[in-house]
Amino acid sequence: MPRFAANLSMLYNEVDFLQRFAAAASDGFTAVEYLFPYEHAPEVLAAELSVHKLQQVLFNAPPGDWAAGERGIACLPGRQAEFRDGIARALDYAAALHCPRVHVMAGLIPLDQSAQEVRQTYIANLRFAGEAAARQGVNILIEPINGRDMPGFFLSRQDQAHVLVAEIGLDNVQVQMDLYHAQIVEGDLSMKLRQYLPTGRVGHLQIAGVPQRHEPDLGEVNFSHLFNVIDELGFDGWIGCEYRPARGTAPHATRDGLGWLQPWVTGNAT
Ligand SMILES: O=C(O)C(=O)[C@@H](O)CO
Ligand SMILES: [Mg+2]
Repeated sequence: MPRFAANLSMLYNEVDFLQRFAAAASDGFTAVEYLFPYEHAPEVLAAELSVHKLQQVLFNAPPGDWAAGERGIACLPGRQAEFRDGIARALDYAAALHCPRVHVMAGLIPLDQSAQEVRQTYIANLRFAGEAAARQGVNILIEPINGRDMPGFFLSRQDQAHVLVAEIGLDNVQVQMDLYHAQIVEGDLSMKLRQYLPTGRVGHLQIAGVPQRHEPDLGEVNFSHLFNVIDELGFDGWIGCEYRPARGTAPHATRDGLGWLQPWVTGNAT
């Protein structure tokens, strides 16, 4: 049976961030992920996890200057020192939160650098991150993101991510396969799952309805079918529920949209 984690950056925006842990637990989630922990002290987050009996399964490394439009710095020549500091900070949080995965965003392609320089920078940075993370038993994830939501992002396709992971050559550097982005960029999701999950190189899945990034039962993708495929393939990782509830921030907006999840937590899925 697939295991679902609540993405607290997108779900439960009807309450403040620190209240989202309780909300997720009371809706039956046993695991959470979110983009960035850095506004809160690790012990504050660890206490929320502990009180609500939640596992932290994923968060992101520092992405550079997010407010200024940066979306990661891994592919940016000249930013290696900042990248390394960010990985150290992320790994400190991972230790405090007992989190086994850190997503490292690639960044937007810098137009004033050669493609070769950008690619080599990315590979060297990911090797650094992977080696540092391996020393504390953490996996580093890389995620292809669609170019409509993030124009110019370095990584957009599953095949590109798998080629890079092979070249980086570390067992603990894996792909975060977000089926929302994958549907927008390339489609053919059942076959892509059948191609990539058996490689053991997919460390985490994420979902959202397409095209509006609402609940997975809204939109063009048949997620019930995909959950059965994921189950059949024996994927034993987590599926992050990374969507914006269609009811927005109305009271109980997230809970009221969780009908799609019920068959998968009660064992009544078909
Ligand atoms: O946007 C996504 O999809 C993510 O998984 C984030 O971590 C990056 O924005
Ligand atoms: Mg994602």
